[in-house]
Amino acid sequence: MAKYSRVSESVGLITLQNPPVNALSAAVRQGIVDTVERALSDPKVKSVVICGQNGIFCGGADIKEFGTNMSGPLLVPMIHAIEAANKPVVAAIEGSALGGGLELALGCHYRIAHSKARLGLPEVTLGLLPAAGGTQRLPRLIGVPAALDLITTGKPLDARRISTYPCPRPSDLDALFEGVMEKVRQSARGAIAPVACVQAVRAAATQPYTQGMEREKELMATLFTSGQARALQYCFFAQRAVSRWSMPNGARWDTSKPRPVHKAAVIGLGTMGRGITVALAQTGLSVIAVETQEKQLMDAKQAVSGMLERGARRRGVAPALDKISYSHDIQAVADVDLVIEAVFEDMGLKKKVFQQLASICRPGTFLCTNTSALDVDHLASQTHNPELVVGMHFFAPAHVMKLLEVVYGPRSSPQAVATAMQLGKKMGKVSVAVGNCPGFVGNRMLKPYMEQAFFLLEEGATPELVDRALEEFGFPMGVFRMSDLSGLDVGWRVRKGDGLAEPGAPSGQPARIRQGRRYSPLGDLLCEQGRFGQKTGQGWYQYNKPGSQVARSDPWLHSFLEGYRAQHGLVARRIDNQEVLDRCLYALINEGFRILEDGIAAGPEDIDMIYVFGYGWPRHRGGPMFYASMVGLGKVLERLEHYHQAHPDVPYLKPCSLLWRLVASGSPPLHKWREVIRKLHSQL
Ligand SMILES: C[C@H](O)[C@H](C)C(=O)SCCNC(=O)CCNC(=O)[C@H](O)C(C)(C)COP(=O)([O-])OP(=O)([O-])OC[C@H]1O[C@@H](n2cnc3c(N)ncnc32)[C@H](O)[C@@H]1OP(=O)([O-])[O-]
Repeated sequence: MAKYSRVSESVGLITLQNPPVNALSAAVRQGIVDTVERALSDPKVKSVVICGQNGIFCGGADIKEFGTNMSGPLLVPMIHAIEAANKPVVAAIEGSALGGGLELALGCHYRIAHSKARLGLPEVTLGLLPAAGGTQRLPRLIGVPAALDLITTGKPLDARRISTYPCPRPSDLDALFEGVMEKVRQSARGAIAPVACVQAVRAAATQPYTQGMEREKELMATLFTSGQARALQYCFFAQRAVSRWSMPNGARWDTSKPRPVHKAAVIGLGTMGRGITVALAQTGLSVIAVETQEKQLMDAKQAVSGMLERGARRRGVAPALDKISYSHDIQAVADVDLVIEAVFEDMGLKKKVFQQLASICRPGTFLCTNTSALDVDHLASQTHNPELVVGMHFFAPAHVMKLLEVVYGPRSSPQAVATAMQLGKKMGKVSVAVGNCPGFVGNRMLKPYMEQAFFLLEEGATPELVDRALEEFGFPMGVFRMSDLSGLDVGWRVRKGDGLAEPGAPSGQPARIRQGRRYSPLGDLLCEQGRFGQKTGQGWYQYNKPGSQVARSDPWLHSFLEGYRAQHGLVARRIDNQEVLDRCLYALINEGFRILEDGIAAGPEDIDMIYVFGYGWPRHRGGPMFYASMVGLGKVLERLEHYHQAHPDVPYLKPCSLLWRLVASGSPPLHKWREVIRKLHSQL
């Protein structure tokens, strides 16, 4: 796990060997201790070089060891021994030196790195802090401000005994740390690791090294066993696990061969089509962007070029403008490998496009739809080869948001899924393969979540109270601020399509009942008054002018709610944060269990990554299903049952059978749920 060799007679070379990233497992740490002792005791050796096998220095501590009974030498004394060595030790860095890997390099007397090497202390993204001296040595090497910025964000960045260096002290130290701590607390939204990182670096700037190391150790101890660290480490592995997808028919990621895509097309250049065009062009693909309306085509060309140029400036590369050709004629897509349809969310229009594509494109062309909820298989039936049709559901803005739901219908081929998943990865997306049902996974779970928020308004809550509870939980935006941002008319159009929202006074059926279940027309009523949110300057909140993003409480809305409650004989009651969280989150989680039960998602990790990367679920809480496992499935079941009894006319609150079955089987840990689901499916 660490190989020792002698090069040019007097240099002891130590090579870390633990593929794929030379993580500092117990065996590697032992190997380093042994080979360092061997090099220092070898009289012929005048200097020592530490490097990593396979072009990577070291990806840090072995995260897979966390939470287990860790054995082997500790990192801190190991690194101290290197720093105290009486021969110069040099870290030769290629690829990545991250976390404990960089801390190992900081313990060396010199560091030499390949120009493309990435060095960083990403511990904070795992709910931890650099706990092998990183918070004490890095400030001594690059100064407090730069060290703070690096350690609290975990960003990659581009020494004799660094621990003996004095730590450069900015003159306005207290003001600096107060300012950074304020910024960190705001962006962390409840995450504890970034705050601890600031506290550790402050120790480096204000205390001698030994005390600083004690402070680092003390702070790490508070993080290492925290629920947030477990949640963040779960996300680290879950993000990689979703690429190992499977389908109910047994097709899998490792038995399905993707077809290379060299040329793609996007049909429809509205907001989503433009973002998708940018995302495709940035991967180096040739893209044909098609928009039948001449003016929209011109506007799109300008908008796409601007997005490409801004993105290229940020990344310091040339904009891929020449990768895109524009056309108002759909015939232009005749010889592409894959088409993504992104026209207006109307089934009639989409069907027409798919019929055209089926007759224009050459055989074997994959036909994908960016629909956010419509039936992918119904669109597939408009073509001669439904096996070539999948959904590629992007999230706005499509060139920024990392989530991509790849939606397979019952006839989608494994190769179509594999090709879309690989294309998503090439675009830098977290691609998740999901089954075809209304709303797929993300939007399907959003429905009960928003429904509960509306019901809470009817029962006495305000948009501010609901949003504050959800934002204190860690969401970047509560459900009503999010609704104002995306536009109330989006949901209104869907509800009208489902025959739920009726203009004006509902014909016959009571205003608050639809299809035999409780229904809140609040959103419809606001839309009928033209209150679509930010775009109209009024929605659940008010704005200085249309397009402004600063939400302000709206007295009109509060009196409207009072009038609505009076009209429907509803008596407002006090609603606390816990009820908001319980009803919104557990209704969402319950739908997640139904999705697992239906086989629409293969495992809880798929659902969690969809919510972390597509819906702002706070990463330090792991995702809805991980959160349910941390709260305790019995508690979730009890709360759902309680609210189901209180609201029997709300089917979404009825605990689903998979949740009952999991609790009945002793609430197994999340990584064992797939076994229970497999057994459930085998009995169906
Ligand atoms: C004391 C000290 O202060 C503290 C306490 C710490 O040090 S805490 C630890 C701090 N270190 C990190 O946070 C770095 C995390 N890793 C990465 O950022 C990336 O991995 C990479 C290094 C930039 C390579 O990216 P990649 O795209 O080439 O490959 P990959 O797909 O990501 O990873 C390839 C495979 O390696 C696995 N892997 C990667 N890093 C690992 C690690 N540190 N420990 C264990 N496994 C790891 C990963 O799960 C995947 O496994 P599988 O899915 O194939 O089974």
